[in-house]
Amino acid sequence: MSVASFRSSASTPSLRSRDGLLPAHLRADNGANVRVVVRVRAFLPREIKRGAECLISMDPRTQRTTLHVPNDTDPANARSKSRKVIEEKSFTFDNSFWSHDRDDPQYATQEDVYNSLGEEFLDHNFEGYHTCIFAYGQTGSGKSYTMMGTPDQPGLIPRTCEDLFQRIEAAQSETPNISYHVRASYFEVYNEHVRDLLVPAVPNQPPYYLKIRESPTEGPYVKDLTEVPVRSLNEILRYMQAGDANRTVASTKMNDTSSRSHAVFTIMLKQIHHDMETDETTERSSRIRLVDLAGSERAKATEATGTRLREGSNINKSLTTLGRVIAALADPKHHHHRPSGNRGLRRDVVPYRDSILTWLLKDSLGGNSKTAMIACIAPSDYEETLSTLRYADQAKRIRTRAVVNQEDHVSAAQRDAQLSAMADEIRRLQLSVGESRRREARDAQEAEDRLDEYQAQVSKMQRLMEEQKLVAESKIRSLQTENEALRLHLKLALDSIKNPIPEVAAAAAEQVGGDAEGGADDKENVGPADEEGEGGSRRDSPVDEAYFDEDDGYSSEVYEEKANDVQDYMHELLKDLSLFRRKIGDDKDRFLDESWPQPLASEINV
Ligand SMILES: Nc1ncnc2c1ncn2[C@@H]1O[C@H](COP(=O)(O)OP(=O)(O)OP(=O)(O)O)[C@@H](O)[C@H]1O
Repeated sequence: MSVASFRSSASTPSLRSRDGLLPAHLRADNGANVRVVVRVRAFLPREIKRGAECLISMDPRTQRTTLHVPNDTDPANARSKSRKVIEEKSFTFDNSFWSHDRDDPQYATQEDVYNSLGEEFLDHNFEGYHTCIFAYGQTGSGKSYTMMGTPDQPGLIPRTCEDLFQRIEAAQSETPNISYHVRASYFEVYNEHVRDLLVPAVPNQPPYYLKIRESPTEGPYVKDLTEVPVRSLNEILRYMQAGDANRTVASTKMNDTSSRSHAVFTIMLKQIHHDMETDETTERSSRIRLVDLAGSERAKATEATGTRLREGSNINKSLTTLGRVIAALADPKHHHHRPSGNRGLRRDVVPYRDSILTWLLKDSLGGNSKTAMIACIAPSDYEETLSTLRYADQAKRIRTRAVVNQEDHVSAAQRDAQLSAMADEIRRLQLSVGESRRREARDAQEAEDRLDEYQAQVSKMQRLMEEQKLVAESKIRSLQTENEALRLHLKLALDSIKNPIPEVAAAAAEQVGGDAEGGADDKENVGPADEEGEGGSRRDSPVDEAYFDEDDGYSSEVYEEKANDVQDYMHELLKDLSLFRRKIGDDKDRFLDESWPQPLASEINV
């Protein structure tokens, strides 16, 4: 299983890059607008059959997209003709991808879309920013094709995965000091229910829905959502495909259509840089959210622009609410700075909590995230395309404030303290869960909350321990590399003591070679060493330099002195080696320490 190969010109910013050195409060961007791009697809066979006309044109120079007035021949646009005003409309977006006509030199391939959007967003992830890319558009406009693609034409999600692991591999071969921890989850929101796509549906059983919780530090999250650690591209592609298959099977079984469900694929990337000298770590975490939204045609154009709201159970609530959230966030009033003392007085007017999708994407839409919207449009549907373009035009005005999620200079002792504090907290919660149980269902909600908190802490600790393991692995890798280098150094030094190269013989050999190659007339190639003439000394190698005596070749006195130097140097190397050995020993002890809190396996099933 592999993704069609593509060339990425991006580099992996190091954890010590410019951003990482700035104090935390300076690591926020000053707010950036949601990046909005539009993509038009090719005709489908049924459109060709009915003689549909293409109503879209795009100017690659200005990135302007124009929606033209349909003629009378296409019955699909008859309804739009009955509108009072029907006119040509133009919008400018950050990118306009022309994927309508393959023979056109402007045709935007899957690779083009990745290169101009996905790659940059992955750069941001390595810098420590959360990102979100979501595809919006009516059913059949190309959302799934853009996000997931086909085996021959992989879309943004598999390309992001491939680039991610390519970059990780490249970075790891460059330095052993950074360890990477990748986790993935995949869920869908259907009719205001969340389903875990990484858990196979059980035949003849009703689907299992997950709950949403909000943590003061992490924001809204899906409780009990499967988050799998992934170590390779193949592994993540397998999860992605399994999730997709799960989605399809489940929907046919429920006689559902995919266009009414929103699929959210999330990758969590953690980079831990370990400084060998100080034994401190710097950690960057970022979240990559890739969202394939439900078909938008059920939310009416008027709702999308926020002018007339129509709510009802028959409408996809999450999509309708998304329209209202976008309208609220795009409203200039939302950007007015509130006086700091006044926070409590005005209620937040953005209705995130009115639907599951907007609640879960709260951060991506209006908070700590760099966000992009891909508006997918069909080539010959005036009404729906106008609605999508207006929606997209509104999204352009949304500003988010992304910050680099980084923890600096965490010492080994701090990491240990963090773990043992967490273990204490888990024990405390365990007791209080037991206590609530004894008090029976007197306060069931309280007991449930405690249990949630307890479980969340346990999984956090589990993650921390996994990360600790990765840091230890990276330390061992660094030490091995260093050890290898020292060994080589030592070997070279010993060899040069045992077998000093006689300088005269070497010089004579070179002289013969030089005459044969260049000849005496070749004056242009005469270098400073050659200018010293026959028998002139060359000081290319420090080893030669160390034992060569100007007057009478090798002097035993100088030899002895240099041998002592080399011996001292070797002692230093050996000292370093034993220091490294001690460091590994310490780490090993810490991990094998019997007294280390191990509540996970035994205590998780309270
Ligand atoms: N850029 C494109 N080039 C070629 N074919 C495309 C392109 N975009 C979409 N298609 C084709 O159009 C059809 C509909 O696309 P797709 O399934 O991606 O739509 P969708 O918006 O995800 O629909 P739904 O809302 O039902 O999930 C598919 O057959 C797909 O292969």
